[in-house]
Amino acid sequence: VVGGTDSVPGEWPWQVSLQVKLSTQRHLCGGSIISNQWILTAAHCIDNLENPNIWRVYPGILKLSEINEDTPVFKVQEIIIHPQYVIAETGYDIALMKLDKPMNFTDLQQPICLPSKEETNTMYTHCWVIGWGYTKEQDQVQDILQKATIPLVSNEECQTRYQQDRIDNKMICAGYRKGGQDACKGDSGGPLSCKHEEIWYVVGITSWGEGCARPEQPGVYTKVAEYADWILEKTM
Ligand SMILES: COC(=O)Nc1ccc2c(c1)CCCCCCC[C@H](NC(=O)/C=C/c1cc(Cl)ccc1-n1cnnn1)c1nc-2c(Cl)[nH]1
Repeated sequence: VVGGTDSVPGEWPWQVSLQVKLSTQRHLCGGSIISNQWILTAAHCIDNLENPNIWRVYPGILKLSEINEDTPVFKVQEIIIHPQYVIAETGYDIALMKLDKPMNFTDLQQPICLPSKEETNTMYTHCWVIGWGYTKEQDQVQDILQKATIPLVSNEECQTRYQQDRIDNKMICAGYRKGGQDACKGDSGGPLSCKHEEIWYVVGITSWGEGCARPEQPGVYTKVAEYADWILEKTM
């Protein structure tokens, strides 16, 4: 996250670090807890990593340095990628991971609500991007989970900022005209979390953008409300 600040324990209990264990293990993407056995993330995180057995899911952590052999970790039983996904820029950038066993909810790990498809026109005014990603375009993964509040941008304005791409109604954009705060490398798959009438919703999934926090280049997120039926069909 560019232009963010450190989160505090329990502030984003639905945020997970999705890690891959090959010869070494490392953070790859963010994800959101949406039930005791399902994680919501971006399909592009799974590119060429479709084998569920290489993934490790870490809930309830604030610092990546907290992770060691004794840290509670979940394995992945199943990965479901949206069938129409090709690349992030053309949308359908959404995937589900089924944990190998149900998770116990605590103050530090619990689910975020899914927006219902009727809420596709709710104007969210209190949205946050969260992640352990870079704080500038050439950087490294951060130890402490970062947070930044970002205003939503209309799809019309977002389309004018991305003339080479089609910003469709299953995408949602967020950013400041002057830039300065945004998601960045390592944040993708994580939630754009918005508080509405005292309840938090995963309104977006961090997907793509032209650089990080550049003026007039908002972040593009998968609009989760548009996939409510798909998520329920796959997870119920
Ligand atoms: C020590 O461990 C590490 O360093 N891990 C580790 C650290 C970092 C990465 C990996 C591993 C690779 C993940 C591959 C799949 C994911 C590949 C794409 C992914 N994109 C993003 O996270 C955000 C994109 C993004 C999203 C919005 Cl909304 C706005 C602007 C954005 N950016 C535009 N330019 N940069 N960001 C990414 N993630 C990383 C890179 Cl490198 N790029």
